[in-house]
Amino acid sequence: MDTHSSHSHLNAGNRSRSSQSPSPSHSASATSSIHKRKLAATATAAATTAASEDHAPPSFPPSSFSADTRDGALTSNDDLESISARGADSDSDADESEDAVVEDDEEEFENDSSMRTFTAARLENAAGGGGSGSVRNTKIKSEPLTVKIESSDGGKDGGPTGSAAVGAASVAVSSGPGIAVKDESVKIFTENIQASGAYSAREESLKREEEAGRLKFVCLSNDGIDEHMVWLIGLKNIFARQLPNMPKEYIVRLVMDRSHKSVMVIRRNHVVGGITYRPYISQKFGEIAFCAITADEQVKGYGTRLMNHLKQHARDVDGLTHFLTYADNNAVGYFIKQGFTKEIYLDKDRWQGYIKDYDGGILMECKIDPKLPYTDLSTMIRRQRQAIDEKIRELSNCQIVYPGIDFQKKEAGIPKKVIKLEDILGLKEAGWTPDLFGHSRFRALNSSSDSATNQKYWTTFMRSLLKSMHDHLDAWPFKEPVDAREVPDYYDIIKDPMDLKTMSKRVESEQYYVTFEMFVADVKRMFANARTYNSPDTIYYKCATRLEAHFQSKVQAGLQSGTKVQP
Ligand SMILES: CC(=O)SCCNC(=O)CCNC(=O)[C@H](O)C(C)(C)COP(=O)(O)OP(=O)(O)OC[C@H]1O[C@@H](n2cnc3c(N)ncnc32)[C@H](O)[C@@H]1OP(=O)(O)O
Repeated sequence: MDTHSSHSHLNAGNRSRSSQSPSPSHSASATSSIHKRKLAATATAAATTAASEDHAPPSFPPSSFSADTRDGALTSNDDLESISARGADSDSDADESEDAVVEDDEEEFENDSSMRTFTAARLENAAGGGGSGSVRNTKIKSEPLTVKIESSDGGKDGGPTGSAAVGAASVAVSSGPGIAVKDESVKIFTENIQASGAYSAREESLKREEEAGRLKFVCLSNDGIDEHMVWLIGLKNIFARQLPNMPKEYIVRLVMDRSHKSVMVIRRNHVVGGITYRPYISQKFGEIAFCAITADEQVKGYGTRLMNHLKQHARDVDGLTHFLTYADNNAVGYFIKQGFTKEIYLDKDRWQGYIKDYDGGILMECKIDPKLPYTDLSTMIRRQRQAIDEKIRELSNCQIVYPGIDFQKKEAGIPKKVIKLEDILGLKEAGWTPDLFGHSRFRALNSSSDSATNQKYWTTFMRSLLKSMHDHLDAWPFKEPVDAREVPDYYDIIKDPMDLKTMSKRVESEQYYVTFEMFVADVKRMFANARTYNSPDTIYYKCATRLEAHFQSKVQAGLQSGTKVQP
């Protein structure tokens, strides 16, 4: 036993235990030694691959969005005023008139130069889209909300900047999943499959809401239709609230700009949130200008579903392959979860000059997959999960759970009753056979010896090793378990204690040590504990080192002689 006080001035006498008095040859040093606790850290560590199948969806119906305002023109100020006059979505800032919004904004951002730059950049872009031609290779030197275009190389993106303003933006209501799960495919799947992760659960629940008609996703732009304008104003108000660093005038101009489109979540005729983006059709990418969900509906999955609808629409209707956005620092995490990266892989020629650099955010990119059923990812994930589960069940019985084994133990970790391996439910079914037992049992003395002979030999060997250690002069600290009353913090430090008496019980049970290695591991643990708790200058540490050397020599001699061990 490796006794070892946590009290730095506690001597061996204070720790005396009747069964463990130091031998005379050690008592002097034991009594005088100051046991400094050595807080050596000990740690253990424990350590799926899942096959996946190609579940590319079958032919995929185009997005249910039909809006396409790729040739829209910038909304005039008259338009904005008339929109303001109509009022806003009651769910958001219904009381804010547009004029008031603009006034607030001007005051608020008067001295913010970085925002000025950004604002100017965005506005210039919008202005370009409104009919002034290209924005490519333009440089901005601007005052707040005033854009000076120094040069232009002519319209590169004919679509949004073209002169023909397609005023009427169309509207479409998302009609549900892009991929249908066939009934028969569901049937083959087992019932107790793990339902889904949080992502799928949220997506499925929102999809059900859509199917029940309680929720809809629309894509539209400024088309003058009253209901749409009310929704756009509602969205504008959400952006104004959720993007406080963004000038409100700028928000309203982009949301109402006919070259921009907005995908919105509508619940009970109220806007819950949305994404305003500008598709650059000729360049096949879109720039997300704003993205927000109303405050009390965030982190419920709307943002994800919205993005999925956006991707599906942008791919199937606009023909886009990528999205770019300047993400606010605090929204980078959300965009990463939507598949955006900070690395921009899109060829610079396709986007440079179309969107402007600015300091207020991080440019991020998302590649739109040509096949993924974005509005029904949860079904795809569920089907893949089910297919993998089916495959695993074909290959194994791991889904069968048997009743547990009664592992009640007596003292020293010895089982109360002997459990035969054959009696362990599921073991044979998992492929176990009695001959597999050999590798973990005591090594055979020779090829002719039976297992009873082997076991007898090893038990005798372990017994003799224990006796040899027990009789050694340095054994006194290790004969009994450490008494926590004498060494109060011992078990705080040593989580896996060991001593000669416990090992002796384990040997005599003839059940515990099913391999000789287990016995050696206990011995090593006992000495390691002594060296962990005690510092090298202590008697305990030294006893451990000497007794361990003695043990090793005895093991070596015993193994070499093959049959008997001299204590
Ligand atoms: C270009 C721009 O407009 S940048 C500005 C973006 N907008 C904002 O920052 C406005 C304030 N925030 C919001 O309006 C919303 O929180 C949004 C739009 C960012 C996200 O919409 P939500 O409906 O909340 O997202 P949703 O519930 O789908 O969450 C998707 C995941 O993103 C995480 N997430 C949501 N917002 C953030 C965030 N700001 N930062 C890090 N992670 C986020 C969620 O925890 C969730 O993670 P999980 O799937 O591991 O559980």
